[in-house]
Amino acid sequence: MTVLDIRNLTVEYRTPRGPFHAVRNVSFSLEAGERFGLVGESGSGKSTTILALMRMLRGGMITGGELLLNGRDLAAVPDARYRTIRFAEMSLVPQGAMSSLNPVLKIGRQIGDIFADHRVRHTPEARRRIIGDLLARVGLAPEVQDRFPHELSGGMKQRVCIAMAIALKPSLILADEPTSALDVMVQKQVLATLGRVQRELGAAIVLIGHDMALMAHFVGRLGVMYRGELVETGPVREIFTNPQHPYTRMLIDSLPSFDRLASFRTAKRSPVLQRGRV
Ligand SMILES: Nc1ncnc2c1ncn2[C@@H]1O[C@H](COP(=O)(O)OP(=O)(O)OP(=O)(O)O)[C@@H](O)[C@H]1O
Repeated sequence: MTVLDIRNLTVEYRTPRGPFHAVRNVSFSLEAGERFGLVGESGSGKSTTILALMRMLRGGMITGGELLLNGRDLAAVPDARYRTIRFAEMSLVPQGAMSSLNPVLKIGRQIGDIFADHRVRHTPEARRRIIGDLLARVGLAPEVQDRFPHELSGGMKQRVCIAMAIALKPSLILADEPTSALDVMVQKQVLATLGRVQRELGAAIVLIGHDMALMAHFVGRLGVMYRGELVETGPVREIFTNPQHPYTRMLIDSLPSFDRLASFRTAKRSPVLQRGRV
């Protein structure tokens, strides 16, 4: 079943020098449970693409194309109803947990607000248990709900964001460089957690990143963005063995040879990974 179908998405930002096309004619689709990676240099339009989907563009607007989520045309959804789609049907794991968590509210309250916003009713005891279970699923102690964000490490905060993203069991998770602010070991652990919960949920995921090696281990299919356009898409193995666009070749060539080999081997050996379900 097709979860997401983006057709010819075009996004413009208003700038003092006139409209700027940050995304032009981008098309790709995702099946249920699939993992798709969007790579590209800084400013190539990766974040703009998923912010457009979430209807969270600041200073920008969609000027062309269609966005279909589970077969529904998102353009037809009024702003007021869009709130019910976020978290319930698609959710965003943001780049910096720091800026997305409210510093003055305890973690439990912030997760609880998602249920409250979507009118999911629980007794206080049930809600505490459900939030505790959710935290446990992302590798955190249930008691983390009684803490404030500043009492948690960067990795823990990012895990909280993952817990929030899966709270209402969406069919699509959008993750914008969810681990870029973390050190390498924590990065791998948090990404592994994201992968596990995504698989358990059967949700499709769009992972944004610029680390080709990390991406190759996580996703089944890659899309390469360059100056607002999606210049190449395909299974990881194909992209690595037969890159078509000069920018893709450059991305692969810039990997240390060990990473290149390891990425290629993983993609080659694992038929499961090629289907994006690891
Ligand atoms: N609010 C805005 N107003 C004007 N231009 C913007 C705005 N937000 C982004 N842009 C421009 O749109 C282009 C695409 O930005 P975007 O953040 O989508 O890129 P990205 O590929 O996600 O980059 P990064 O990897 O650095 O996050 C860039 O040239 C950026 O400067």
